[in-house]
Amino acid sequence: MSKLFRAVILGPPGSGKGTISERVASSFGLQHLSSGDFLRENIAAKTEAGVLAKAYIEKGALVPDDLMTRLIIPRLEQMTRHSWLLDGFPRTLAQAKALNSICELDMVISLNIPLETLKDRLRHRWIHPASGRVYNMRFNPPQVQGVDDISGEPLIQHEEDKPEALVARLRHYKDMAKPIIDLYRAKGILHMFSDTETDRIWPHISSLLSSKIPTDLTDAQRATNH
Ligand SMILES: Nc1ncnc2c1ncn2[C@@H]1O[C@H](COP(=O)(O)OP(=O)(O)OP(=O)(O)O)[C@@H](O)[C@H]1O
Ligand SMILES: Nc1nc2c(ncn2[C@@H]2O[C@H](COP(=O)(O)OP(=O)(O)O)[C@@H](O)[C@H]2O)c(=O)[nH]1
Repeated sequence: MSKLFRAVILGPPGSGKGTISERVASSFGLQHLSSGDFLRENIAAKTEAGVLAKAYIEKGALVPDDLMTRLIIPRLEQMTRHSWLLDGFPRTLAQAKALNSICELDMVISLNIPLETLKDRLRHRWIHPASGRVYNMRFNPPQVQGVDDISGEPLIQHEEDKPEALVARLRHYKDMAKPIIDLYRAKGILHMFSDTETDRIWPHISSLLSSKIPTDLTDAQRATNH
Protein backbone atom coordinates (compact mmCIF):
# COMPACT_ATOMS: atom_id res chain seq x y z
CA MET A 1 0.00 0.00 0.00
CA SER A 2 1.17 3.56 -0.70
CA LYS A 3 2.67 5.50 2.14
CA LEU A 4 0.15 7.64 3.99
CA PHE A 5 0.54 11.40 4.02
CA ARG A 6 0.04 13.23 7.30
CA ALA A 7 -0.03 16.98 7.65
CA VAL A 8 -0.95 19.69 10.12
CA ILE A 9 -2.27 23.19 9.37
CA LEU A 10 -1.51 25.96 11.88
CA GLY A 11 -2.70 29.54 11.98
CA PRO A 12 -4.51 32.10 14.11
CA PRO A 13 -8.31 32.26 14.25
CA GLY A 14 -9.61 33.45 10.90
CA SER A 15 -6.41 32.66 9.00
CA GLY A 16 -8.25 30.30 6.65
CA LYS A 17 -7.33 26.89 8.13
CA GLY A 18 -10.83 25.54 7.62
CA THR A 19 -11.21 27.03 4.15
CA ILE A 20 -7.83 25.73 2.94
CA SER A 21 -8.32 22.33 4.60
CA GLU A 22 -11.55 21.86 2.64
CA ARG A 23 -9.71 22.64 -0.60
CA VAL A 24 -6.92 20.21 0.28
CA ALA A 25 -9.48 17.52 1.09
CA SER A 26 -11.33 17.90 -2.19
CA SER A 27 -8.25 18.33 -4.42
CA PHE A 28 -5.95 15.74 -2.86
CA GLY A 29 -8.31 13.30 -1.16
CA LEU A 30 -6.82 13.86 2.29
CA GLN A 31 -9.26 13.57 5.16
CA HIS A 32 -9.79 16.93 6.87
CA LEU A 33 -9.77 16.38 10.64
CA SER A 34 -10.86 19.45 12.59
CA SER A 35 -10.43 19.34 16.38
CA GLY A 36 -13.36 21.77 16.77
CA ASP A 37 -15.67 19.60 14.64
CA PHE A 38 -14.51 16.49 16.48
CA LEU A 39 -15.25 18.13 19.85
CA ARG A 40 -18.69 19.24 18.64
CA GLU A 41 -19.43 15.66 17.50
CA ASN A 42 -18.48 14.36 20.94
CA ILE A 43 -20.58 17.01 22.64
CA ALA A 44 -23.58 16.19 20.45
CA ALA A 45 -23.15 12.44 21.12
CA LYS A 46 -22.74 13.18 24.86
CA THR A 47 -19.65 11.01 25.14
CA GLU A 48 -17.91 11.15 28.51
CA ALA A 49 -15.06 13.25 27.06
CA GLY A 50 -17.56 15.42 25.16
CA VAL A 51 -19.44 16.25 28.36
CA LEU A 52 -16.16 17.18 30.11
CA ALA A 53 -14.93 19.26 27.13
CA LYS A 54 -18.21 21.16 26.81
CA ALA A 55 -17.72 22.92 30.16
CA TYR A 56 -14.35 24.36 29.05
CA ILE A 57 -15.52 25.41 25.60
CA GLU A 58 -18.56 27.19 27.04
CA LYS A 59 -16.25 29.22 29.30
CA GLY A 60 -14.19 30.16 26.24
CA ALA A 61 -11.23 28.12 27.55
CA LEU A 62 -9.06 25.58 25.78
CA VAL A 63 -9.80 21.96 26.56
CA PRO A 64 -6.99 20.68 28.89
CA ASP A 65 -4.17 18.82 27.13
CA ASP A 66 -4.76 15.43 28.74
CA LEU A 67 -8.45 15.41 27.81
CA MET A 68 -7.78 16.72 24.31
CA THR A 69 -5.05 14.18 23.56
CA ARG A 70 -7.17 11.38 25.03
CA LEU A 71 -9.84 12.32 22.51
CA ILE A 72 -7.82 12.95 19.39
CA ILE A 73 -4.88 10.53 19.53
CA PRO A 74 -7.00 7.31 19.39
CA ARG A 75 -8.94 8.85 16.49
CA LEU A 76 -5.67 9.40 14.59
CA GLU A 77 -4.45 5.92 15.45
CA GLN A 78 -7.59 4.52 13.80
CA MET A 79 -6.69 6.28 10.56
CA THR A 80 -4.49 3.50 9.28
CA ARG A 81 -5.76 3.67 5.69
CA HIS A 82 -6.30 7.37 5.13
CA SER A 83 -4.00 10.30 4.68
CA TRP A 84 -5.05 13.28 6.75
CA LEU A 85 -4.73 16.99 7.35
CA LEU A 86 -5.19 18.00 10.97
CA ASP A 87 -6.69 21.44 11.73
CA GLY A 88 -6.92 22.84 15.29
CA PHE A 89 -4.52 20.34 16.85
CA PRO A 90 -1.84 20.69 18.18
CA ARG A 91 -2.62 23.95 19.96
CA THR A 92 0.00 23.57 22.71
CA LEU A 93 3.53 22.20 22.90
CA ALA A 94 2.31 19.30 25.05
CA GLN A 95 -0.18 18.36 22.29
CA ALA A 96 2.57 18.63 19.65
CA LYS A 97 4.72 16.24 21.70
CA ALA A 98 1.84 13.79 22.08
CA LEU A 99 1.33 13.87 18.32
CA ASN A 100 5.05 13.35 17.73
CA SER A 101 4.99 10.24 19.85
CA ILE A 102 2.44 8.49 17.61
CA CYS A 103 3.42 9.58 14.11
CA GLU A 104 5.96 11.19 11.87
CA LEU A 105 4.37 14.23 10.18
CA ASP A 106 5.20 14.82 6.52
CA MET A 107 4.33 18.50 6.41
CA VAL A 108 3.22 21.46 8.50
CA ILE A 109 1.47 24.38 6.80
CA SER A 110 1.55 27.58 8.82
CA LEU A 111 -0.62 30.56 7.82
CA ASN A 112 0.72 34.00 8.61
CA ILE A 113 -2.03 36.57 8.01
CA PRO A 114 -1.98 40.28 9.02
CA LEU A 115 -4.01 41.25 12.09
CA GLU A 116 -6.19 43.77 10.23
CA THR A 117 -7.15 41.09 7.70
CA LEU A 118 -8.09 38.65 10.48
CA LYS A 119 -10.26 41.24 12.24
CA ASP A 120 -12.01 42.09 9.02
CA ARG A 121 -12.67 38.46 8.08
CA LEU A 122 -13.99 37.38 11.45
CA ARG A 123 -16.38 40.30 11.61
CA HIS A 124 -18.04 38.77 8.54
CA ARG A 125 -17.79 35.09 9.57
CA TRP A 126 -21.05 33.22 10.04
CA ILE A 127 -21.29 29.55 10.87
CA HIS A 128 -23.82 26.76 10.80
CA PRO A 129 -23.33 25.39 14.33
CA ALA A 130 -24.62 21.86 13.70
CA SER A 131 -22.23 21.09 10.81
CA GLY A 132 -19.39 23.59 11.40
CA ARG A 133 -19.84 24.96 7.84
CA VAL A 134 -18.25 28.40 7.60
CA TYR A 135 -19.38 31.33 5.48
CA ASN A 136 -18.15 34.84 4.93
CA MET A 137 -20.67 37.45 3.91
CA ARG A 138 -18.25 38.74 1.25
CA PHE A 139 -15.76 35.96 0.43
CA ASN A 140 -18.13 32.97 0.31
CA PRO A 141 -21.67 34.06 1.16
CA PRO A 142 -24.50 31.54 1.56
CA GLN A 143 -26.99 31.29 -1.30
CA VAL A 144 -29.67 32.86 0.90
CA GLN A 145 -28.54 35.45 3.45
CA GLY A 146 -28.39 34.12 7.01
CA VAL A 147 -29.28 30.54 6.04
CA ASP A 148 -27.14 27.38 5.67
CA ASP A 149 -26.98 26.19 2.01
CA ILE A 150 -27.50 22.49 2.80
CA SER A 151 -29.85 22.32 5.79
CA GLY A 152 -31.68 25.66 5.39
CA GLU A 153 -31.10 26.29 9.12
CA PRO A 154 -30.13 29.72 10.47
CA LEU A 155 -26.47 30.81 10.66
CA ILE A 156 -24.97 32.33 13.80
CA GLN A 157 -22.00 34.53 14.69
CA HIS A 158 -19.55 33.62 17.47
CA GLU A 159 -19.13 36.03 20.39
CA GLU A 160 -15.37 35.53 20.22
CA ASP A 161 -15.28 36.66 16.58
CA LYS A 162 -15.96 40.23 17.68
CA PRO A 163 -12.94 42.51 17.11
CA GLU A 164 -12.51 43.27 20.86
CA ALA A 165 -12.18 39.59 21.77
CA LEU A 166 -9.98 38.85 18.79
CA VAL A 167 -6.93 40.87 19.88
CA ALA A 168 -6.66 38.82 23.09
CA ARG A 169 -7.23 35.55 21.19
CA LEU A 170 -4.46 36.44 18.76
CA ARG A 171 -2.00 37.31 21.49
CA HIS A 172 -2.79 33.99 23.12
CA TYR A 173 -2.37 32.17 19.79
CA LYS A 174 1.07 33.74 19.23
CA ASP A 175 2.31 32.73 22.68
CA MET A 176 1.06 29.17 22.31
CA ALA A 177 2.10 28.73 18.67
CA LYS A 178 5.69 29.95 18.87
CA PRO A 179 7.23 26.84 20.47
CA ILE A 180 5.15 24.58 18.20
CA ILE A 181 6.33 26.43 15.09
CA ASP A 182 9.94 26.31 16.36
CA LEU A 183 9.64 22.56 16.89
CA TYR A 184 8.39 21.92 13.33
CA ARG A 185 10.93 24.33 11.84
CA ALA A 186 13.70 22.40 13.57
CA LYS A 187 12.33 19.18 12.06
CA GLY A 188 12.51 20.78 8.60
CA ILE A 189 8.82 20.21 7.78
CA LEU A 190 7.47 23.75 8.28
CA HIS A 191 6.08 25.72 5.31
CA MET A 192 4.96 29.25 6.11
CA PHE A 193 2.57 31.22 3.87
CA SER A 194 2.04 34.96 4.25
CA ASP A 195 -0.64 36.90 2.36
CA THR A 196 -3.97 38.64 2.83
CA GLU A 197 -5.93 36.38 0.45
CA THR A 198 -6.59 32.65 0.56
CA ASP A 199 -6.91 32.62 -3.22
CA ARG A 200 -3.32 33.85 -3.54
CA ILE A 201 -1.97 31.37 -0.96
CA TRP A 202 -3.83 28.37 -2.35
CA PRO A 203 -1.81 27.92 -5.61
CA HIS A 204 1.42 27.71 -3.56
CA ILE A 205 -0.03 25.13 -1.17
CA SER A 206 -1.51 23.20 -4.06
CA SER A 207 1.79 22.99 -5.95
CA LEU A 208 3.68 22.08 -2.77
CA LEU A 209 1.26 19.24 -2.06
CA SER A 210 1.38 18.10 -5.70
CA SER A 211 5.13 17.77 -5.40
CA LYS A 212 4.95 15.78 -2.15
CA ILE A 213 1.91 13.57 -2.57
CA PRO A 214 2.33 10.78 -5.11
CA THR A 215 -0.55 10.78 -7.63
CA ASP A 216 -1.24 7.06 -7.06
CA LEU A 217 -1.94 7.96 -3.44
CA THR A 218 -4.44 10.70 -4.32
CA ASP A 219 -6.18 8.40 -6.82
CA ALA A 220 -6.38 5.57 -4.30
CA GLN A 221 -7.59 7.96 -1.64
CA ARG A 222 -10.34 9.38 -3.85
CA ALA A 223 -11.46 5.88 -4.70
CA THR A 224 -11.86 4.95 -1.03
CA ASN A 225 -13.59 8.25 -0.22
CA HIS A 226 -16.34 7.69 -2.77
N1 LIG B 1 -6.37 21.39 20.19
C1 LIG B 1 -7.22 21.93 21.08
N2 LIG B 1 -6.87 22.04 22.38
C2 LIG B 1 -7.70 22.57 23.29
N3 LIG B 1 -8.93 23.02 23.00
C3 LIG B 1 -9.34 22.93 21.72
C4 LIG B 1 -8.51 22.39 20.70
N4 LIG B 1 -9.19 22.43 19.53
C5 LIG B 1 -10.38 22.99 19.80
N5 LIG B 1 -10.47 23.31 21.12
C6 LIG B 1 -11.62 23.92 21.82
O1 LIG B 1 -12.76 23.89 20.95
C7 LIG B 1 -13.20 25.23 20.65
C8 LIG B 1 -13.68 25.31 19.21
O2 LIG B 1 -12.58 25.04 18.35
P1 LIG B 1 -12.55 25.53 16.84
O3 LIG B 1 -11.18 25.19 16.33
O4 LIG B 1 -13.73 25.04 16.11
O5 LIG B 1 -12.82 27.08 16.91
P2 LIG B 1 -11.99 28.34 17.32
O6 LIG B 1 -11.22 28.18 18.58
O7 LIG B 1 -13.01 29.42 17.28
O8 LIG B 1 -10.87 28.46 16.21
P3 LIG B 1 -10.81 29.19 14.81
O9 LIG B 1 -11.39 30.56 15.01
O10 LIG B 1 -9.33 29.17 14.55
O11 LIG B 1 -11.58 28.40 13.80
C9 LIG B 1 -12.00 26.09 20.99
O12 LIG B 1 -12.35 27.41 21.29
C10 LIG B 1 -11.38 25.36 22.17
O13 LIG B 1 -12.10 25.63 23.37
N1 LIG C 1 -12.29 38.09 2.56
C1 LIG C 1 -11.74 36.88 2.70
N2 LIG C 1 -12.29 36.00 3.57
C2 LIG C 1 -11.71 34.78 3.69
C3 LIG C 1 -10.56 34.42 2.93
N3 LIG C 1 -10.22 33.14 3.27
C4 LIG C 1 -11.12 32.74 4.21
N4 LIG C 1 -12.03 33.73 4.44
C5 LIG C 1 -13.15 33.75 5.38
O1 LIG C 1 -12.58 34.14 6.64
C6 LIG C 1 -13.20 33.46 7.73
C7 LIG C 1 -12.17 32.62 8.48
O2 LIG C 1 -11.78 31.50 7.69
P1 LIG C 1 -11.70 30.02 8.31
O3 LIG C 1 -11.36 29.11 7.19
O4 LIG C 1 -12.90 29.77 9.15
O5 LIG C 1 -10.40 30.22 9.26
P2 LIG C 1 -9.88 29.40 10.54
O6 LIG C 1 -10.45 30.10 11.74
O7 LIG C 1 -8.38 29.55 10.46
O8 LIG C 1 -10.34 27.97 10.36
C8 LIG C 1 -14.34 32.63 7.10
O9 LIG C 1 -15.51 33.42 7.16
C9 LIG C 1 -13.85 32.43 5.65
O10 LIG C 1 -14.95 32.23 4.77
C10 LIG C 1 -10.01 35.38 2.02
O11 LIG C 1 -9.02 35.16 1.33
N5 LIG C 1 -10.65 36.57 1.94
